[in-house]
Amino acid sequence: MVSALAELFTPSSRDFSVQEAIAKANTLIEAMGWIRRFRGKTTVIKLGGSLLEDKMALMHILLDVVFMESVGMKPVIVHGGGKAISNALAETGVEAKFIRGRRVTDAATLEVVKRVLAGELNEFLTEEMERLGGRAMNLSPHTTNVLFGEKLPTETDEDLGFVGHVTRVDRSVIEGLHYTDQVPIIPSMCEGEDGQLYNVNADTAAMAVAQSLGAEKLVFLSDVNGVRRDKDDSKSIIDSLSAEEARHLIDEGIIEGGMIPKVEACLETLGRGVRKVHIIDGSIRHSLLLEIFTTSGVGTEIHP
Ligand SMILES: Nc1ncnc2c1ncn2[C@@H]1O[C@H](COP(=O)(O)OP(=O)(O)O)[C@@H](O)[C@H]1O
Ligand SMILES: CC(=O)N[C@@H](CCC(=O)OP(=O)(O)O)C(=O)O
Repeated sequence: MVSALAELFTPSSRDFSVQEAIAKANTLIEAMGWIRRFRGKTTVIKLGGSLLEDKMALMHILLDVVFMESVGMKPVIVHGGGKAISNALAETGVEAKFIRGRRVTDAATLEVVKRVLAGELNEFLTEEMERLGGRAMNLSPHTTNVLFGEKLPTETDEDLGFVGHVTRVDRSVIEGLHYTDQVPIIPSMCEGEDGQLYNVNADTAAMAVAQSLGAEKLVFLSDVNGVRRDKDDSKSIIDSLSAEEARHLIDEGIIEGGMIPKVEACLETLGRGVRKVHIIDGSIRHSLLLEIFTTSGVGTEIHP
């Protein structure tokens, strides 16, 4: 009698698997509103070079992108590769030098940037996405270039060499790929009118692409959980940052190094057609989907 009662109140393993399936179905239903909201809209995803070193994290990010594309969103990947470039330079005995987060790029450095960023990394990302079941196309100066620009004018006397900024994006190629359900993968280099190639900070390249496409969202995936009051303390993350406060934090030196071009890119993007800009930690599993498909989101949102 006791064991018969216990059986009544103890769910069998079959009940559990049904409960699990119901929970999964609920998750899908919850996501429906977000999927509807972003279907047909462009999200530009900037992949930071620090993440490209973490193969597991990278695989999950690319899977998230494959998912986004599968549900009718239009993702565009713009990638950096700062660490890989610095490693390749170190192998040739050249020391990396940065001014306000931008690499000083002489002719020899430019050759390494072309090989590593526009070649190896760009091809690797495209192949990896295809391996995960997505359709991707690499748009680099070695294949089809879509970023055009000029040498970056600097405020000081210091010459950054072959460092450029993007002044025009060939939207038609990117939109054509979306039409055929392919994800464009773009390295951060641009071509000048005379055919000269320039090394572009990947944050500013992503910004230019997002502006040109009138993207709904621009997401910077980095190796930190967002902008922090103390860069070494993950608990000091700022969830929501106004443009004014961001400028103040740069002036105070609280935002420094590689975070400067990222935040500057956010500030320039806002108010120019891009509705939302976020900096999130790409090493957290599915952080991209969490950002897009949850109300609270993750990381730091920068607002006007
Ligand atoms: N206030 C800050 N909050 C968070 N990170 C900061 C801050 N100031 C500087 N950083 C640095 O910025 C780095 C992210 O920039 P970067 O190395 O260029 O990344 P990515 O390769 O993702 O573009 C972090 O790893 C961190 O060391
Ligand atoms: C001009 C300039 O600084 N270009 C960058 C391009 C790559 C980049 O920005 O990579 P991350 O996203 O990993 O920082 C560089 O040479 O490192």
